[in-house]
Amino acid sequence: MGNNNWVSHISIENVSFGYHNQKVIENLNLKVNKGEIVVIIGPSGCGKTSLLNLLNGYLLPQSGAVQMNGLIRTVHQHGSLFPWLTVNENIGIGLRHLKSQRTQQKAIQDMLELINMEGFEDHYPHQLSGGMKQRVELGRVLAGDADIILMDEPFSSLDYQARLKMRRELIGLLAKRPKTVIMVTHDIEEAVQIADRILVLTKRPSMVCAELDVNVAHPRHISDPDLIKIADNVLHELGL
Ligand SMILES: Nc1ncnc2c1ncn2[C@@H]1O[C@H](COP(=O)(O)OP(=O)(O)OP(=O)(O)O)[C@@H](O)[C@H]1O
Repeated sequence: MGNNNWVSHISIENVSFGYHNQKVIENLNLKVNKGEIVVIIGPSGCGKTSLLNLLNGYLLPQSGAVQMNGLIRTVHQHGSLFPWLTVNENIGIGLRHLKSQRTQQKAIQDMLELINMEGFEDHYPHQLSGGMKQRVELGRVLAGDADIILMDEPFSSLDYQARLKMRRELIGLLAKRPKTVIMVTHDIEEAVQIADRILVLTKRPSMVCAELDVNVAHPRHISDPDLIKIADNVLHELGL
């Protein structure tokens, strides 16, 4: 596998995929470096979720190669906390690799502090707001031993203010617990605030039609003229 510091963490080479006779992804190429945050944006139904499923192994490419150098976890749109487990136990699920009970408890406590959920450790998911649930969800994947996190519109079910807050929190958490991230979103504002690089996909069959680097320091304010320029470029690539 080689040294992860210089090997691409994720490599997709000439990948094609379709369901039955419908071609969804055609000759897609993508390389993602360790610690990079890549955001994928594209028209509805172009194959973004299918692409994430090719990366996490739920789907197999019909041709080409997918190589993932590390352990992968996925954060879904509507969350996947276990409703019968408390916040503490849900975060603990990601920490089963830690052998001792004490080390596990310490790691859970550290994460509760990072995600600002101290005092809620014994709450069940139904007792939390949407934003809190997403914070626990993020805490669970970030506390765990995954190297690569795939996110499928993780904040789309939240209201606008909660989404703004979560973007900032995600960047803050990743600064403390660096991971390689691929995130799918429909939200161009979210893309420019979070991404190191934005990939714009075409309509089906999907190919990458543009790659835009976002070289703007965090915290990024949505009114930053450089971000507005990149958002305009994304809109242009999407034909909007
Ligand atoms: N299990 C399946 N069987 C057959 N066709 C499927 C299946 N899953 C998705 N598709 C089709 O494949 C295409 C791509 O779907 P996918 O969910 O990957 O797109 P998407 O870009 O994530 O969509 P959206 O932006 O609306 O979330 C769509 O036309 C969809 O109808």
